[in-house]
Amino acid sequence: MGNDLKSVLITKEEIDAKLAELAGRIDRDYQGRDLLIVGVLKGAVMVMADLARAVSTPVTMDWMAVSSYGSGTRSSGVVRILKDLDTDIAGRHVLVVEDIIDSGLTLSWLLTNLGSRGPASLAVCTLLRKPEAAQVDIDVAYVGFDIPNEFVVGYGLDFAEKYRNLPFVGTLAPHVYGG
Ligand SMILES: O=P(O)(O)OC[C@H]1O[C@H](OP(=O)(O)OP(=O)(O)O)[C@H](O)[C@@H]1O
Ligand code: HPA
Ligand SMILES: [Mg+2]
Repeated sequence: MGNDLKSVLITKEEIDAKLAELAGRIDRDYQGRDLLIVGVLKGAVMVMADLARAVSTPVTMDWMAVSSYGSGTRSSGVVRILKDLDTDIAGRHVLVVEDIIDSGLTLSWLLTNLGSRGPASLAVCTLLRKPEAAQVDIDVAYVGFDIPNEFVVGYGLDFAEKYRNLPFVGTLAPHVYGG
């Protein structure tokens, strides 16, 4: 496993510290409100689990599964709902939690979809964002790290379903791509 990685981009300690900081902001912003956090499967599982435990605000949690990447490293732009929410979000304060905003196509589609369901508010928290890869402009309230335009894995992020369980975010060695 170690040989497959080119470098560690963000350590576990840096992730923990950043999530604590974001959780503090979320606690202040949603004080006295009923907050529903929505994790986007599967990539956001780690961020959801750690962020939910870092906030003091009582939250309820729900999940959506959408996929635009399949097994490749490029977004197809075609988003499919694999699993919808169990919750009716009309009138609810909704915070969508993502592992990464790359092209932005997945989230852009998701925000339009969720926005049409009449939430009281709709905001986004993402651990990672690639500003150079953005194909659409998305207003993101909570961003952990802006990162270079390189394919990353770990902490929920996969390459062909592997590496999601790494406790840090790293970049892949070229031979892993099949080169
Ligand atoms: O900004 P974009 O270019 O749209 O890319 C970001 C999305 O792609 C990844 O999900 P993926 O579709 O690979 O599914 P997964 O979470 O199950 O890995 C990631 O978790 C984001 O949801
Ligand atoms: O850099 C990435 N790594 C893993 N999954 C992804 N989905 C979008 N961008 C990425
Ligand atoms: Mg993926």
